[in-house]
Amino acid sequence: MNIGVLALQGDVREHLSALAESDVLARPIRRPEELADVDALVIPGGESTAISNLAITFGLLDPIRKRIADGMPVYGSCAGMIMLATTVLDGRPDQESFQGIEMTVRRNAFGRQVDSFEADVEIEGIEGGDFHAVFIRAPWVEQIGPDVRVLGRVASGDAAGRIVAVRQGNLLATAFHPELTGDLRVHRYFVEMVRQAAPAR
Ligand SMILES: NC(=O)CC[C@H](N)C(=O)O
Repeated sequence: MNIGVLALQGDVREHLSALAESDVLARPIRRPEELADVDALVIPGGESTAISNLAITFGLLDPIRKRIADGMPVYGSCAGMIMLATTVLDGRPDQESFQGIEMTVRRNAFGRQVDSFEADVEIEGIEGGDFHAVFIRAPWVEQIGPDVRVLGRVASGDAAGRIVAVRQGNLLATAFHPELTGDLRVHRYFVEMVRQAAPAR
């Protein structure tokens, strides 16, 4: 199984380690030729405006859009969730996305004064259910299309009920960063998605 981590900006190394701990040797992707060699992609957390700019500069925007349209499994965390959304609120006017999951996300949605926080998230379909999640200037999901399944919501507090994990077909996104907490359940869930989508080659 060949999984790539989009390595333009953000916490690439943490995703590579989380995948390695999930028994998958993943590789960093910076060029269209490297993208062509992988069965699946992880888009890290970081800064979606920077990832968008660099994806355009490195000639990756259209190739990634095309692979997504062709069914490649992709997991995006935080900025990666924003990059997967069809509509981004509070984005930069020139910000582009990979147009994957039919959803509207709001950048920095939890409030500027709350730069980062931790909260429990109830996750559907991930063994054990509850997830202790780290949010860093995170987005939330404001609207979803008919084919999008809500996998997780904030369990309590001011933001209780906010959608922070979704899946549409082979695309998975979380507003939080499991790659920073050592909890491998989301990565393992994604690896299983990839396994089911792409027979070994
Ligand atoms: N931790 C993150 O990935 C933050 C996302 C960032 N606020 C953005 O808009 O891209």
